Amino acid sequence: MVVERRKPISIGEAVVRVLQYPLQLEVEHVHIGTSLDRILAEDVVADHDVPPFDRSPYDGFALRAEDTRHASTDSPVTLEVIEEIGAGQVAKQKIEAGQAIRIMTGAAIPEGATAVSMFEVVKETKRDTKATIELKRSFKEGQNIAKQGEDTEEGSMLIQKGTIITPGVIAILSTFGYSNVSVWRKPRIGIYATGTELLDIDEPLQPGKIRNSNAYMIAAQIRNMGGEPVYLGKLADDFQTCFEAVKSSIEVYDALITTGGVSVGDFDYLPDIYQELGARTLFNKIAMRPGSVTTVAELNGKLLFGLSGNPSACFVGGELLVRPFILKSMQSNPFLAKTRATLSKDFPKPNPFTRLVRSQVNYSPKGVYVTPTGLDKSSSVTAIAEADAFIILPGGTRGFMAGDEVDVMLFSKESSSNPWEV
Ligand SMILES: Nc1nc2c(c(=O)[nH]1)N[C@H]1C(S)=C(S)[C@@H](COP(=O)(O)OP(=O)(O)OC[C@H]3O[C@@H](n4cnc5c(N)ncnc54)[C@H](O)[C@@H]3O)O[C@H]1N2
Ligand code: MOO
Ligand SMILES: [Mg+2]
Repeated sequence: MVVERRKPISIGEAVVRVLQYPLQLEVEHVHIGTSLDRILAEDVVADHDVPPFDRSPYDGFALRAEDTRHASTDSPVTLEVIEEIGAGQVAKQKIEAGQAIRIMTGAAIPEGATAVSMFEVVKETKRDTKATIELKRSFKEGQNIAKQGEDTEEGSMLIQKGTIITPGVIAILSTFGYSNVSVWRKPRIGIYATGTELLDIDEPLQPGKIRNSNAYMIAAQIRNMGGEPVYLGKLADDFQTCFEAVKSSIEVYDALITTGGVSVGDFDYLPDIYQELGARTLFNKIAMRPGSVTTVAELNGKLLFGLSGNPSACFVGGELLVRPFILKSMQSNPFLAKTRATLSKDFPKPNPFTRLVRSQVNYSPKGVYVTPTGLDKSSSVTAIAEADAFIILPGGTRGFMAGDEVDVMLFSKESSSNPWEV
């Protein structure tokens, strides 16, 4: 029997092929209170100035700067306090020469006022029965006035569609009255774990068997990417069972992920299933490790992600291919951000393919360091948990040493710029 020889393509090329099949997602509306982490489906443009009126940044007195022009320690100026306003109130009177209004932080600057003095620099006095203040210093026009529109002006583009809704975005949406927010529908991604060796996670170990960790891991990754994972169960390595499951579920879900069964083993049926379904294989080998056997096929415009069964390889396939596929469909930054860091310990292995080393980034006053976590094998499950980045070691290299500068890809930070060369 001749083992099939697969032609590896670059990671960049694999990403390009996957991105040719974006999901057609509808817009839905959610209450702002449940919008955290959703992806905005409309641009947010300021329809009014912020703040919408000139306001006081301090608790103090609104006054006319010109009235204080000659104020000094030796000759203080006295102003008559004609009214008091708190935030939310609007002064009834206009400030005329020699007058001031007691004003609290956030209150609208009264008509006629051109400056605000803080309580701390004012001496409150009384003249006859009138409340007065004494000022020993002058104020400039506009001093201590938070100007209308100083934060943002009407017409400014504030947030673009595709932005992930963070607490800060929620503050903007609230400011502009979005009680309901337009977000992209979450793509529903079906997930099957294949493998006769798989036990449900609540089952005790048995000889030759292991618990299914991939399904729950990839479901969590999908959730992190803004998708809606639907775990459909585990499948024994049986062609017909897997064929029927893949065929029926790809009709229902926006895309289907399977884990396992994509290599050249006797019970690796996914490649043949794609063929039998009439799906077009976009690639079945990527010049990366782990995850070289990651296979993606397209059927009626929908993608079938055949991720590797090896946990680290499955994780990599999810981050490098499924992530941009989902996020690009929502017009969001699809890639993980790439930066440079200093390798903290030797990594002498050769890298026939681009290697993605599960690693942890440490930010120290001396710089950014990166350390591989756990066993660097495709089969490793423990190396993923501590990792918050991949070190990217280019194919055709070997012998990276502590102190070398390396590329790293951060799990926590999305970017619009494609980190891969095509
Ligand atoms: N002759 C060759 N053998 C292999 C090659 C090759 O090129 N030639 N490639 C190797 C590489 S690289 C990888 S990666 C694996 C990929 O295997 P599959 O994607 O076909 O996955 P399986 O064979 O089904 O399983 C591999 C491994 O992962 C474990 N597994 C599977 N599913 C799960 C799960 N849901 N949770 C946890 N662990 C899982 C499974 O028990 C196997 O140990 O092929 C190499 N072989
Ligand atoms: O596909 Mo395997 O993960 O390259 O090790
Ligand atoms: Mg296999």
